[in-house]
Amino acid sequence: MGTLSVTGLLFQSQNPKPRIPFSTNFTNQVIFPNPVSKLRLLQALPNSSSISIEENPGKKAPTLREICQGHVPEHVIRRAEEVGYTRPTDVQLQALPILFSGCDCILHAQTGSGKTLAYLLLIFSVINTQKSAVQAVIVVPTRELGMQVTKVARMLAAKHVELELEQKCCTVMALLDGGMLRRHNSWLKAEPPTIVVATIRSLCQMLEKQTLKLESMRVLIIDEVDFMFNSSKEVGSLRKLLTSYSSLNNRQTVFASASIPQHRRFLHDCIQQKWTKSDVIHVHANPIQPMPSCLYHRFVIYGKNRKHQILLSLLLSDAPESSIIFVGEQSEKSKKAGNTPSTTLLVEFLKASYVGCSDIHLLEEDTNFHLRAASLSEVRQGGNYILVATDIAARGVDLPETTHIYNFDLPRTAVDYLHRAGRTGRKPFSENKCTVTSILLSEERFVLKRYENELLFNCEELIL
Ligand SMILES: Nc1ncnc2c1ncn2[C@@H]1O[C@H](COP(=O)(O)OP(=O)(O)OP(=O)(O)O)[C@@H](O)[C@H]1O
Repeated sequence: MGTLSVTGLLFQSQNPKPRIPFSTNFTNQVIFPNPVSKLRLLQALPNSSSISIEENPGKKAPTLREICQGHVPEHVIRRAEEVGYTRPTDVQLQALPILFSGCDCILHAQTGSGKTLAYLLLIFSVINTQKSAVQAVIVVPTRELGMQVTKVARMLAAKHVELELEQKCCTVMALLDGGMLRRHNSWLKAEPPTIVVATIRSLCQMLEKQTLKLESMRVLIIDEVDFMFNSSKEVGSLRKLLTSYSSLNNRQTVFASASIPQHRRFLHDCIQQKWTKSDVIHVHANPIQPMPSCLYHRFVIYGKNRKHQILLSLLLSDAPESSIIFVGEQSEKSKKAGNTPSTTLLVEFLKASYVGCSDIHLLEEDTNFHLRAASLSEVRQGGNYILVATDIAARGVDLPETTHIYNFDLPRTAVDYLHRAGRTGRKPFSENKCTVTSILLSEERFVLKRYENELLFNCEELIL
């Protein structure tokens, strides 16, 4: 198995075709499962003769437009530029030429690094809007993430005033748990959408009813793939989706996540189980730094029965612009006993004692879908919020204004820590520091230490 690193992409001024200089430093990795895949990528990429396998330090990186031109329709590039996507992030820089070459791909890059835009640009490069069929499916673990991805996809697909005449319509359907599946049924019967963003459960319901047909699917994206494979409820349906509905050779399959534990094993499984073609490529951006460098990690030890007070003192001294406070899920036993969830108790406590912010919201699984949507849409309206949430908000949710994360309860695993922490530091080119604070008992210190070792970061003690 060859391991190469992509350090940058170059464009020659008269010829807007990508050159990929590979190098052997270890900041960014592209892992080819076999020499054939590397060869295939080199052959498939335009102007492949100009690909060099040496370092190219200090060369100017191309713009997003330069990378996308010739692949992505002009109106999509313009829409992207209008919302400020002009410079590619690391993962976009590395992955887009590979994705445009037709390879299956595992996108493995830090939280907030722009994986969504990378796979959406691939979709727009592949779909044929003349054709009336579902051509791309994006599978997401939660309704919240689904709504967010749908919004970005619709924003990119929107008609551009100047290019309206030459632009064909591309529709994006959100098929998410808690949605109005009956309405979707009529929509699907009338005219299939081009892109479907779905949770696996809702997707399977539609497939069973045979109202949704995926035979023309050209791109299949599985977002937060490690989470999906870890969810015992969904893994069977996910495996079935990956091995059915469209032939592997007609489909490009992309897996995305900031955490893919045992990624070599996963790469092997992808090929063995025929979820991907055998020359699938693992793009691993920043492997030696699993979390964004703009994060500052600290912890506070609390004495028994003083946890709420400690949180209050932290909020008063930090005066955070916008923050998320993560609380552990209520146990089944506690639910059965009829106890009030600690999330609700915390919201009540903060409303009664913290005057620094009047916009305090709650996001947890057991709240109904409409209240969950309302909470998120209210915090999206601007800064200065506190969101008290369980781990439902830890995966994929993009609230770029968040400056502070508080782990009121320690996350259960290092991967959970990584995703919670990654809800901040989500402005790709910003230098601003964001803070992640864990509140723990002295006997829990070793747990956090384990996460530090696993995720290669340092946590400083804060004495209040
Ligand atoms: N090229 C770009 N220029 C500026 N901002 C960008 C660019 N690409 C993405 N972003 C912004 O970066 C933020 C994070 O992007 P995104 O949600 O895709 O991250 P992600 O890699 O999927 O993270 P996670 O693993 O947490 O889901 C978003 O607010 C998005 O608008």
